Amino acid sequence: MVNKTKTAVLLINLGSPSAPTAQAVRPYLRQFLSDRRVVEVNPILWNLILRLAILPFRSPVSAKRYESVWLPEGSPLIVYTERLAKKLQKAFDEEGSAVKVAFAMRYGEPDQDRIFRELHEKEGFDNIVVLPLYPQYSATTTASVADILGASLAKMRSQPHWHLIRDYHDNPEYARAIAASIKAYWKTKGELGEKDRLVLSFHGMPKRYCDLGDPYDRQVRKSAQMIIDELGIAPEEAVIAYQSRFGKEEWLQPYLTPQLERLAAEGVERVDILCPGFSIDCLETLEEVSDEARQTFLSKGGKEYNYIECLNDSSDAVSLIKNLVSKHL
Ligand SMILES: C=CC1=C(C)c2cc3[nH]c(cc4nc(cc5[nH]c(cc1n2)c(C)c5CCC(=O)O)C(CCC(=O)O)=C4C)c(C)c3C=C
Ligand SMILES: [Fe+2]
Ligand SMILES: [Fe+2]
Repeated sequence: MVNKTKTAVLLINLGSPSAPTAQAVRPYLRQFLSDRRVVEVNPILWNLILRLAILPFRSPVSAKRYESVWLPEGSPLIVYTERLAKKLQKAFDEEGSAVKVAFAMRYGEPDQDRIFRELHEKEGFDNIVVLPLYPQYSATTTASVADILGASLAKMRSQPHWHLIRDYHDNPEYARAIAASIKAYWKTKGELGEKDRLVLSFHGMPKRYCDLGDPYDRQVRKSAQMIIDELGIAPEEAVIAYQSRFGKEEWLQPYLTPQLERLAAEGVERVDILCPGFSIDCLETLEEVSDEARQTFLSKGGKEYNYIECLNDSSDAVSLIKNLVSKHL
């Protein structure tokens, strides 16, 4: 069939190493942590620290963490992102829309720059909607995707029409989908009692970046409020936390570990936790939040810890993303 509209949707996620080994993690971390959007310090000094102190030590430690969540098909982040892309493709096909769905990663493979340029230069798509799979905008994630998009366009004489969806933190369908996944969980496990709490855990970042104008923390609070409103629970039944701190600098607070320790100390018995800032389950949700943080809460006296999965390739996720991108097709 001839594709008349030549429109493509490109889903972008963060990316993973090619294997859960120190040899594979090292180049991935080098690419990721050399991104000036991610680590904003003196580049000459940072390059030294990265090569001499971070990469040799963090690569084997990260590899072990990746190994604990790795699937037979590969990294969960990539496997589930691909499944989401395939289901989105099917949804467009079924309604007869001539839209191609592709996916790429900001770091590692499939490489964002290559995929974007192939879509236009090899496959002839002249309208490309790019959706970074981060509900909340951050310069460390979304702007970094935009940087590569700009670099790809800089290599083109004839550029496609393109659109970057900056964020969807306050999209009502997003809040409804997250709330629906929590409610579905409560249907099977029972609602929260007086001594129980819902924890919404978001990826952290240096506080300095937000002080300098990154709207991420504001968007996180707005998303959390919309999810709480959608659930119809009292504000004190839910707590926000920031996970995945890296380095010595102050990051956005409250941090997840002390937050869980505090809840346990205050006599909270059950915690239901999910990560609304992640579209797709990955190392940071499956290992850090579902596994490591569980040990923290239970070892401090908590009785029950329930990790609720990301939207991943659920029908709600497909519908949400289809509606997000359809406005730009
Ligand atoms: C060094 C600073 C980091 C900032 C700032 C940061 C922001 C940030 N990251 C995500 C989403 C993801 N991060 C993931 C892994 C990961 N993140 C950092 C560091 C920073 N992230 C590192 C070093 C790593 C790699 C693993 C490790 O060694 O700890 C992932 C998962 C990747 C996977 O393969 O599963 C995601 C997703 C967001 C949303 C964000 C800012 C808002
Ligand atoms: Fe837009
Ligand atoms: Fe991260």
